[in-house]
Formats: sequence, structure tokens, C-alpha cells
Amino acid sequence: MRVSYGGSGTGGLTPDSLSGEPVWLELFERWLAEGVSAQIPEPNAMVVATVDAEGVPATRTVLCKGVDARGIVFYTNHDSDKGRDIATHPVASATFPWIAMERQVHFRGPVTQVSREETRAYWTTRPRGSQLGAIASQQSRPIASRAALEEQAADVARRAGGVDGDAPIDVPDNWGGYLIAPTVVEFWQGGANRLHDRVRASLVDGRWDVSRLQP
Ligand SMILES: Cc1cc2nc3c(=O)[nH]c(=O)nc-3n(C[C@H](O)[C@H](O)[C@H](O)COP(=O)(O)O)c2cc1C
Ligand SMILES: Cc1ncc(COP(=O)(O)O)c(C=O)c1O
Repeated sequence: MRVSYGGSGTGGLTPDSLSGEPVWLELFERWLAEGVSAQIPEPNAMVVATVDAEGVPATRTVLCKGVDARGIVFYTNHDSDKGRDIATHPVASATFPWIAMERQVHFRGPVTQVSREETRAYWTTRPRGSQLGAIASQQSRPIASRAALEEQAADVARRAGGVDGDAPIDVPDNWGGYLIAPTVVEFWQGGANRLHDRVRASLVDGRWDVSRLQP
């Protein structure tokens, strides 16, 4: 298994590709939109790394559900492994592995919970079945069987008036959004002979420094 990137040249990624404030936002939004147009699977999927109390890292894929000047937002269960990690070490990294585009974007920075209003606004856009699923699942805890999980879910749905009911469902206290406010954002575009283009923006004393890194 060996794939060459970059065809006969490069994708033209240079430090000048980054502009505006914050300096990473415009190019990130453009690359994300290009991933959507190219119909790559789950273009908003990102691999998020957290660190536990012993300093051991863990990664998992989550969906990015917000991008703005503050950073990137995802939603999850606060009592999950990642939620517990963030409570102990409020930092994370996130990587968008856009392999089909020969691109990757990497974020790193402190993590905070978004406001309950922001979480509620997102929660109300989720299908009712997903809302019930979030309530039914004590994420990252063991369960005896698939049947036990489905029983748990059916019980939650029954108490909420059924999956097809129309009574609004409150967002659970242990579910919400996390914002990664990056201090580092790195763009990667595949190049020929493994001579890829890497451009890193780093927040230093409130200013974004942009530099090219060796591949
Ligand atoms: C494509 C994809 C998207 C996912 N999106 C989310 C998500 O947005 N939020 C979430 O809590 N879990 C999501 N998951 C499940 C997580 O990868 C993970 O299994 C779960 O959050 C538990 O992680 P933890 O035990 O490390 O906390 C997604 C999985 C995949 C494969
Ligand atoms: C457990 C879990 N929570 C949340 C999400 C986020 O996506 P959505 O809000 O669209 O369900 C996902 C997506 O796969 C998921 O698996």
C-alpha cells in the first residue's frame, strides 16, 4: 500500500493562503466546503485526542457541529471517557483526515463547555430518535448486551411519549458542547515525493504567527 500525493506538483498551499482574523478560519471553511462539494464521507468528522488523569492519550471520531472565530465545537456526553478527560485536562487536539482530498487540518488548544443556551439550540435540531438515544446511553460505560441497551432505549422512549411522540425533550444535564479554541492550527496538503506543504498558524501573545513547516 503506497499512494503518491500531489500529482505533478502541489496544491499551492503557502503561508499566504492564510488571511483574515483569526487567520485560520477562512481557509478552513473553504477546505471544509470543498470536502462537502467533493462528497467525501462525513467531511465534518474529526479525530479528537484527550488525555486522562495519568497522562495517557485517547482518540475517537466526533462530528464537528460548529466553526466560528472562537474555534470548533462538538457535542457529547460529559460523563463519557472524553468528558472526564477534559474535566481533568481541559485541552484537546482535533484532526480532520481528508485523505480523499490529500488534505489534513489539525487543531490544538484549550477546551471549554459551550453555554447551555448554545447546547440547547443545537439539541433542538437533532432528530428525536437521536435525542432519546443520547439519554438512553450512559456513554463509555459497559452494558451486558445489545438487548439490554435496546431495553434501556425503549424504556426512555416510553417515558418520553414514544419515539414518534411530539412532546419536546429537554437536553440532559450530562450532554453538551465542547469548544476547542485553537492556539495551533496546521494545514497539510499532499505533495509529490512526500514533499508535502505544511502551514502552521500559532497564537503567540494574542497574535497569529504563520510559518511553513518541513514535511
Ligand atoms: C463518524 C463518527 C462520528 C461520531 N460522532 C460523535 C459525536 O459527535 N459525539 C459523540 O459523542 N460520539 C461520536 N461518535 C462516537 C465516538 O467516536 C466515541 O465512540 C464515543 O463518543 C465515546 O468516546 P469516549 O469513550 O472516548 O468518550 C462518532 C463516531 C463516528 C465513527
Ligand atoms: C453518540 C453520538 N453523539 C452525537 C453525535 C453527533 O451527531 P448528531 O448530533 O448529528 O447525532 C454522534 C454522531 O455520530 C454520535 O454517534
